[in-house]
Amino acid sequence: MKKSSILIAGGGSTYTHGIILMLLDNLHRFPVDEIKLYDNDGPRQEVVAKACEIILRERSSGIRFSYTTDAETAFTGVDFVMAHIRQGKLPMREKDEKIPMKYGCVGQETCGAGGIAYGMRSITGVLEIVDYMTQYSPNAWMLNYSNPAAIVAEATHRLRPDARIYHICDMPISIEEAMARILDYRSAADLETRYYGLNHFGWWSSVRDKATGEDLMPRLAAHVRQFGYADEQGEGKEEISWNETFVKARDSFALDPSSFPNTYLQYYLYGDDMVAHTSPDYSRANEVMAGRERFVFSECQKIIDEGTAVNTQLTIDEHASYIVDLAQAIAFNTKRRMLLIVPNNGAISNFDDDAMVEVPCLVGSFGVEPLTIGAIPAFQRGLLYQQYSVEKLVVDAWIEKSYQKLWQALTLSKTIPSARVAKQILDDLIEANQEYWTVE
Ligand SMILES: NC(=O)c1ccc[n+]([C@@H]2O[C@H](COP(=O)([O-])OP(=O)(O)OC[C@H]3O[C@@H](n4cnc5c(N)ncnc54)[C@H](O)[C@@H]3O)[C@@H](O)[C@H]2O)c1
Ligand SMILES: O=P(O)(O)OC[C@H]1O[C@H](O[C@H]2[C@H](O)[C@@H](O)[C@@H](O)O[C@@H]2CO)[C@H](O)[C@@H](O)[C@@H]1O
Ligand SMILES: [Mn+2]
Repeated sequence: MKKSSILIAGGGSTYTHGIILMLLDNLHRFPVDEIKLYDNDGPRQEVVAKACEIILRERSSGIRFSYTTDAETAFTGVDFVMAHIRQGKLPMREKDEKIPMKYGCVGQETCGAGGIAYGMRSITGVLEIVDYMTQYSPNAWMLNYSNPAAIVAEATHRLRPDARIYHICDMPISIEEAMARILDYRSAADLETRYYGLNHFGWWSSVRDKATGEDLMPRLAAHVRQFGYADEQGEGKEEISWNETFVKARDSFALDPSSFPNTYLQYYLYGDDMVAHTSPDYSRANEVMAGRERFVFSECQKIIDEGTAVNTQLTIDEHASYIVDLAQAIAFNTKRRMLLIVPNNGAISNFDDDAMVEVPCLVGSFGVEPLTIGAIPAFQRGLLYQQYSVEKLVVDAWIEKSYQKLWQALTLSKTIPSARVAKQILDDLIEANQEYWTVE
């Protein structure tokens, strides 16, 4: 089998080690002969890279490893770019989350005003690495995880229509694993589902037993109605905020018991509850800084200090297997059925062809084939049009550096009550993001 050369863009990410461990765990189905890391923050990346170098030395046979901040060195001679950059890193995420909260609005990484500000930063960063890949490895594929995936996907579709890039998200995978647990299946691999929407803004319209075709929606509905995606003890996710999110899914489900909601819909359907239950002084970004980021970097430093990863607590990341599935499908034409964010082109028959929608696709070496979803209900269609219009206006605002368009995008968001509040938030976000984007 052909061996692939992998570049991880955003090498200093808290997920880099998880992807590398997942690649090592899957060499039988996706052989790799080189892994490179690239980041625009050398010192940050170096901590992760030096630890990963030791892991690879101890656990792999012959995989070449290097890391760099030089784009040409990084992007030359690669087959896949696995991209998970965070433009502005967690300190900017903290501002994305806290500024809207000052005005009583949802403050979140990828949703509402925070997601819009993050999207304005990310478009610049992702276009930059897409252009590097096209310049130095024109036949490579970019598997993009960088958020906010909906806005990034809309921007690359419009501004780099020929780019070899797929956008993916692990939230549906995570929820489908919860569905499998609820239904007493071994894993989500035993389910066959149909899902549609925008990234972080979608619904399941079908959940079946993959082997028998049995409709599992009635059984699932009986549980979700009471417990959401948590178990009957209200448990399911390690971290409290994630567990609350999984429980809250029952309230989004109540709006339409014929479809199962993505957990992110809580921010749009119950923004008031989200604001009431979020501290304006300690947001999710603070939890991640104190949690995942501190853990990963201390574990990396320990590996470096000890000169070995034998005792490390670092493990494979849940979402990394998805990345390997996708890379394998492209490399070996497996026609794997996966959720991707792709141009609608009629998959959802009563929605814009040009929208970047998250739907099941058959993935092979010669492109992807989205499955047809057909017409969606009026409730979901209305919500999707509003959100899709927000995301298009953000890309318009980035292209035109337009204050007006960004104000319209914020005003149109379901998470913001009025144009006056939208303007207050916008002016604060402009101040906070001067280093990354400007509008006139
Ligand atoms: N698609 C999904 O479902 C999914 C799941 C998890 C995380 N993510 C996304 O993955 C990304 C990484 O998450 P994290 O928490 O590990 O972030 P992180 O802040 O820990 O790491 C991000 C890295 O990207 C680097 N970076 C930022 N801008 C860059 C640029 N222009 N060029 C090169 N490197 C750049 C930073 O220096 C940093 O080292 C985020 O965008 C996050 O939202 C997406
Ligand atoms: O608040 P964070 O940084 O922990 O998570 C934000 C990301 O949340 C989703 O990814 C989750 C995944 O769904 C969850 O089950 C677990 O694997 O953690 C992942 C990352 O923390 C979402 O899909 C991403 O887009 C968010 O960035
Ligand atoms: Mn996601």
